[in-house]
Amino acid sequence: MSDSPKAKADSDAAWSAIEDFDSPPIEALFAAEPDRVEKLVTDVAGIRFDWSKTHLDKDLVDLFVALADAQGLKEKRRALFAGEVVNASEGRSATHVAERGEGAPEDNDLAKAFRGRMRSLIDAIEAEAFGEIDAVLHIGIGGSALGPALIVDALGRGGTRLDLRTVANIDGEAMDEALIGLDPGTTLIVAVSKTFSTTETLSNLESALDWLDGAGIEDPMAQVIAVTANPDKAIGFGIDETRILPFSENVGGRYSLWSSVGVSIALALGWDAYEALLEGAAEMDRHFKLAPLHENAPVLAAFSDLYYAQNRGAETRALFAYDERLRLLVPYLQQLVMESNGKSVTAEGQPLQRNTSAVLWGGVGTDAQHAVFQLLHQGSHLVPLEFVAVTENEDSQDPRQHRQLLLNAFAQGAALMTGRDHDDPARAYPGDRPSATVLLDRLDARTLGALIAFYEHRTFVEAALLGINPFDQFGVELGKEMARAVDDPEARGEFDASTRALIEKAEL
Ligand SMILES: O=P(O)(O)OC[C@H]1O[C@](O)(CO)[C@@H](O)[C@@H]1O
Repeated sequence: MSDSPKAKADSDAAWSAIEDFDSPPIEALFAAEPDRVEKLVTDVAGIRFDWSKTHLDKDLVDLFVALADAQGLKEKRRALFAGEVVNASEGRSATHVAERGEGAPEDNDLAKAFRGRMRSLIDAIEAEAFGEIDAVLHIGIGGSALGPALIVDALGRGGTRLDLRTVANIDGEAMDEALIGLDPGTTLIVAVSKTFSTTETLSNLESALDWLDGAGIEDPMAQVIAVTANPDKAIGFGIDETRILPFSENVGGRYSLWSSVGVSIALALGWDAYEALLEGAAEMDRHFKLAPLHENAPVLAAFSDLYYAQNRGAETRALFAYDERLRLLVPYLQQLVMESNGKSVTAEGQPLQRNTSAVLWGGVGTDAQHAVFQLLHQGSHLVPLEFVAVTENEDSQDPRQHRQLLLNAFAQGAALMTGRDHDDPARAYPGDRPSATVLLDRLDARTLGALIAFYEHRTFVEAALLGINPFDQFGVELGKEMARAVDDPEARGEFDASTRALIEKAEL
């Protein structure tokens, strides 16, 4: 899309039409539209996306399609898959789709070459080139840790080939916990950092090397592999080039689990699982690329997100995984959504004239029903909900419980929508509260890959319609700089009285 006056006028007109739209209650929409479930339910890659219990209807979807046209969504999508510069502020493309073989041919080839290198290193590890290895300590933070942690926690419950531990925080407590029961002689350290300059990761890597050294390991550095888009820095740290797995700097950290960052996934779950993850994501890529906008799962979900954030003043949205295996889904998505779309300027650097992306929060059902659902049913805030559940779970300890889990998820969606009248206002439920349900046939690598790609594309569509760049994250820099400055006695004097007093109190 160009930022020409005409494009801006079209976009403003499309937004105005959406803002003026008066949506009937969801139950009235069900009564008026007999085919509502067919229209707002999409089945893709073994996942059902049911957006029928939201205020989307044909008219509202049409208005958002007009906005998508005005904002050049199709052109932006084409540019993403073609490997063109879509991250203008950093002058980069965003090639996570190429990691799944769905990008531009040269980007797909590069990803394939890096994957080949990763495969060779895994083969070497499995052939005991590093001696006997029974555990991996994965060191990384944010996008360099959340993905592998989610995938292995979700899929590795029946047992993993290696014991995978993840450590992110710059807190010795985190490292102590990660090391419990590990044998320094048989633990491989996987240090993951796109920039290889993140304080937490480098500090944890030094701690891990001290741990190996303290245990009498002759050459601790020989037990380390590095995954990075900045190999020179890793070499500078002392890691041998042959033990470095590079990936493209055009793969954003929060989109990086598909790249060499996934080495810990492949080590823990096996190569076939890692490839199935990529294939599932590629299937979602093709759906996103090819399905008409009004039948496109990530697009419809983004329309709904924007409708509630812009029209109904929803400042948050909540996601509850009705499956313990997906307990790390919310932290993973919080980075994806909030680091991508928590912006206040457009891609052209102009102030964003509307609300930024909603805050995403959530947890696991049914636990959350007994803790936070009171507010969701009766509180004054409107919080659009999303339930994520899995139809089959053959491994569940007790199939009766799995049945109850699903029934609860579905009943909550119905209760939020219908509400209930009561003479006593304290016992009345207003209803007309929107929810979406994402129902996976089963939880395997392929389906999980598709699920995560769905969230990536939904985030991209939201950004496209808001006109922001989802691929930079300058908002994290100031705090990092100030943390360095506050450690410098000379620079400290420049800080405010409260911060200086806290430092004094903690005797730092
Ligand atoms: O992989 P790196 O470069 O260590 O960065 C880790 C994380 O830190 C961030 O840069 C935020 O500070 C994220 O975007 C990123 O995923």
